[in-house]
Amino acid sequence: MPFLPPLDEDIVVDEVQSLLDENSPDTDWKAITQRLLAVHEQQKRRLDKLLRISDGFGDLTHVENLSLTEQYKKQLRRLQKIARISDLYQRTMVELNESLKQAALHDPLTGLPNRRYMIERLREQVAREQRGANGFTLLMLDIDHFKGINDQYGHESGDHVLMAVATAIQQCLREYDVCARWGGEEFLVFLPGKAVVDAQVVASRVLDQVRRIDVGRVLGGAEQSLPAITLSAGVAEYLPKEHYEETIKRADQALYDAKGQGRDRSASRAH
Ligand SMILES: Nc1nc2c(ncn2[C@@H]2O[C@H](COP(=O)(O)OP(=O)(O)OP(=O)(O)O)[C@@H](O)[C@H]2O)c(=O)[nH]1
Repeated sequence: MPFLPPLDEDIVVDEVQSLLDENSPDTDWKAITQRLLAVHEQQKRRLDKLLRISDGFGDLTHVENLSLTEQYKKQLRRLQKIARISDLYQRTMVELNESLKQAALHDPLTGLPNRRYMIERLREQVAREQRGANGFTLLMLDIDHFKGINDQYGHESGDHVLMAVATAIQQCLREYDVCARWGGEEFLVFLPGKAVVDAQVVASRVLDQVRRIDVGRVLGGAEQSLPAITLSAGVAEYLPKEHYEETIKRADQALYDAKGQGRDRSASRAH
């Protein structure tokens, strides 16, 4: 194809519009029509180029046999198809991104937020505390003698117990409290704006709810006289200006106290 210098499309459109003006002087219809056709060719070549870039697999050679209007319509249809595919692709990427984010911040077994999520939440909260928020309290919860459940009933049964405990804990929390799976059989609960006394009430509600878990059903009804599942809890309140790791450490020490005092109970550490 011979090289054609690009036409200024706006000028050509102005020329065509002037044809429609009743008062326009005699116009060179033929020259303007030729330029109009050239503009059409120019746009078609651009469309061709765009299609080649966006649809490498599309075969455009056969369109040469079609009339100009048919070629144009065909190219437009192909572009519409590409736009739809691109839209679908983008939506898929957004959904994939969402599920990756969900997977990165949640525990696959219980569906609870994971340790990473909780750390991010605590960082944000400590920043809020520095701007005068109302404080928060942490509950460190740990299933008692969980190794025994695994050893006696198998790891899969242990997993079912973990899921049942996660559900029981969540049943006792408000929507703005957060329970994360902190480690193997450990859960960390974040209670915003809670005084220790209130947190202890939440802890005893959680301990009660876990005791009520129907162990026979969770373990597949295989055994009759199963001991109840119990938790121990450590409670610690965030102290102004401290690092959240300090609060976690106190909650952990309080949990250790509760275990030492016989398990199935909560203890707290003020300092
Ligand atoms: N089934 C199952 N077991 C797990 C998982 N993660 C950790 N564990 C088990 O949890 C058990 C934890 O045992 P220990 O740390 O000895 O604690 P414990 O037996 O609960 O004893 P106390 O905490 O002192 O009451 C180990 O047997 C781990 O293998 C898990 O995802 N699934």
